[in-house]
Amino acid sequence: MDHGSTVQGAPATSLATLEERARARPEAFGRTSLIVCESLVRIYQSEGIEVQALQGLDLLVDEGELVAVVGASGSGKSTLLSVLSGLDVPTAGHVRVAEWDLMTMTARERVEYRRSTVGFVWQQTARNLVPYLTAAENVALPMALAGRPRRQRRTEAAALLDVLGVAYCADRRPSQMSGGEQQRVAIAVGLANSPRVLFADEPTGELDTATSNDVLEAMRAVNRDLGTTVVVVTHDPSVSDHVQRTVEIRDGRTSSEVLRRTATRDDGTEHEVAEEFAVLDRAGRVQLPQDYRETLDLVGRVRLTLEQSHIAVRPGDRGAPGGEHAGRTGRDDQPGHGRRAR
Ligand SMILES: Nc1ncnc2c1ncn2[C@@H]1O[C@H](COP(=O)(O)OP(=O)(O)OP(=O)(O)O)[C@@H](O)[C@H]1O
Repeated sequence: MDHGSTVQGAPATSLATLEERARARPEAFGRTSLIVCESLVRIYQSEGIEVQALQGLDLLVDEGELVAVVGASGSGKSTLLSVLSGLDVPTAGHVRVAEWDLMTMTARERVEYRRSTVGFVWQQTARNLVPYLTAAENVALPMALAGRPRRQRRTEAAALLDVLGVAYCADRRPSQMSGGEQQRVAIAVGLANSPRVLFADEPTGELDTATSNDVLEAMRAVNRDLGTTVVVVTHDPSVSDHVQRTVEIRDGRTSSEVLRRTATRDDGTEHEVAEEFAVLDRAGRVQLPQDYRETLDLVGRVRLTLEQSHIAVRPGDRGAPGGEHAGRTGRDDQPGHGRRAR
């Protein structure tokens, strides 16, 4: 067989080249990202009922990003965080953080991953801090478990408390600190062994608005000053005011993203611009926001038309034989899924 021959003037592609491309493909998605979730599925069995908590979730986070993951209760946020923190293994898909493949890690590797690569801040302050240790001792504890010398522990714990703006709490126990102070100390604990990523699960869930803002600003400082990648999971959409990128999860999939950037007006002054995008997943699926669907009464089948610069989505034909969902996708009058390419 001549694998190098050309077909109708097309350039020759050898079998070896095709094989090389096929091998390279699985790595192509998120090759340069720090966190890669690809088609993640997590199914729970509960009393004989199957719950699909993650339904083919794709997510990429680059090194140095500060990302919020938001979503309604039950959308799959905690499940995603359990997977990323190495506490849970997905039913299917691919998940990698730095060089760690979280699907195939051994128990020993899991412990090492949790100790060296990731740090955590949980919603419940009691889960973050040991009540009978001072703030400085709490921060030094993970360093001691990693075998670092006492003197280094003391200076680095002090430096971290300083970055988080709670140096004055160094000698206080958790009960002698406010909720916001406790969470800022908890961030310092999460950063004790210089992780690549800090995961925070509803870190402001038990705080009032003003204190929440302080804690979120502290996370921003950590990201900016220490360069740590930060992923905050929360049901609070206002968190997007504090981060460059907010990913929304709906029904176990990433559905939309809000990106914030600084824009310059004609007069040279700067202002923040937030833009919302729908997420196109790797299979080409997009979730239409519920309010759009309701406004146009989009149910079941819809008509797609390819216009010059966009794709139009219209209600399907309700009157066609076959009932309510018997609309066409525009294939009948225009070949190729209603394409109207010009
Ligand atoms: N251990 C479990 N067994 C059975 N079902 C589960 C389990 N954990 C989560 N689920 C289900 O999976 C879905 C996603 O749950 P998850 O906790 O990830 O959502 P969430 O977005 O974090 O919600 P919340 O904001 O309320 O914490 C829900 O329907 C939940 O009931």
